[in-house]
Amino acid sequence: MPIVRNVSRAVSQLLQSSGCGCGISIVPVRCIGISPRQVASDASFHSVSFSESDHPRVLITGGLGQLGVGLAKLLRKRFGKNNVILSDIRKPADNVFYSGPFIYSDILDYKNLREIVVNNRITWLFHYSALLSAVGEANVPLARAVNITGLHNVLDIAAEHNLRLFVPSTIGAFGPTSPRDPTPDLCIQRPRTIYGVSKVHAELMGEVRTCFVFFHWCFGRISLYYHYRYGLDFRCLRYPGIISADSQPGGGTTDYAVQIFHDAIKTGKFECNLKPDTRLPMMYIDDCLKATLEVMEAPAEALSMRTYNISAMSFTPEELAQEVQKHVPELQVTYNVDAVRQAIADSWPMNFDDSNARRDWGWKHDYDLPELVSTMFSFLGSDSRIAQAN
Ligand SMILES: NC(=O)C1=CN([C@@H]2O[C@H](COP(=O)(O)OP(=O)(O)OC[C@H]3O[C@@H](n4cnc5c(N)ncnc54)[C@H](O)[C@@H]3O)[C@@H](O)[C@H]2O)C=CC1
Ligand SMILES: CC(=O)[C@H](N)C(=O)O
Repeated sequence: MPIVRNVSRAVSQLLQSSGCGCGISIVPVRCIGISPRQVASDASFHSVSFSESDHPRVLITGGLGQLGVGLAKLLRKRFGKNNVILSDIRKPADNVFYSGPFIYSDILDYKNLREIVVNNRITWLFHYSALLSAVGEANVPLARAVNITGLHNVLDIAAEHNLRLFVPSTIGAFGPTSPRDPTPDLCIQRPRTIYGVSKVHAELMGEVRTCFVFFHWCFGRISLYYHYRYGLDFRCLRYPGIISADSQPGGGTTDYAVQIFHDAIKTGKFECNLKPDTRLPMMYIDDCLKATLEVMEAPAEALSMRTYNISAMSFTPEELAQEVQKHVPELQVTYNVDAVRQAIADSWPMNFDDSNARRDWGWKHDYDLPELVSTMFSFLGSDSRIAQAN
């Protein structure tokens, strides 16, 4: 096993150079172990650039939610329709089913997920399955299973098959004791929802699982070494609340910011379940998906971290309503606060500091609040209504 010997040699060299004299233990990994056995010792670990015939083979889990179909569309444009497989446990609508490969996959079924990855020669995995903040609080055992056990399955399979893995995190990974205005990448994270707890767990597991050798005293340095040299290529963005026109949100605290558009057009009345002055970071879906592709394509050496905040705008329901009223002046907004969602929102960041993403891999958003609102209305086809209003 020359590669294993090389690993051992590299480890002992590192240990000597670090001078920490720390103990070693093996991180248990399900099945056949991870990348060191599968990677040539002279392999290049710089970011891969793909030729026409050498695109990544992509699997998206939980792909029928608010974000997955849009992500598939973007990735198919870039890598070819048949190189991007959407999966979920729900039945796809006709237009989704006929737009490219779709497969049933329950992330709690480890063997089935592994079979899909193997049979389809998957190289990149976008792990979107989750229960969001509000539905998670309503069903904690299910949220724990999907968001934590499901993630473990995905991590094991990704490590075993050398996948590049994207797992989204969220503003919900912070809590009331985090600095909220602005919230930096690295700060105290003590969320008070099962959703937030599971996302902090995902952030940490993704980084920790990148190494197969665990050093008690110099963990950070060694894990980074193994990450680049042999390990799982884990990438994670903390998304703000995402606003989209052609897909419905799946039960989160920020859902009001999508619903207001539909109600403005349909009834001209909107009942908001958060207080008018609740400030939260938000983003238009195109920016979110653009960032996701960009961080996956970023050269590994550009990434000084593996989990980044990304940000675009931040507003309150009152501010959003005012902007919406520029398009639908007759919109009436009332407030009927949902105590669970309000408590969650009050513990989340008000503004997100994404300076590391901007510096490391050139993240830049395109949509601020006015562009977001006019884009939503042009997408939802409210032109006639706006004309009437004017
Ligand atoms: N939409 C947003 O505002 C934000 C989303 N995110 C993250 O982005 C990811 C995607 O979010 P959305 O599309 O909005 O979520 P969503 O709730 O709309 O969709 C999640 C999907 O996961 C699927 N799912 C549930 N259990 C499953 C299982 N056992 N196996 C396979 N699939 C299962 C559901 O059927 C659903 O289609 C999630 O991880 C979420 O935490 C993070 C921050 C903001
Ligand atoms: C911000 C999120 O993660 C999501 N939209 C939610 O509100 O739960």
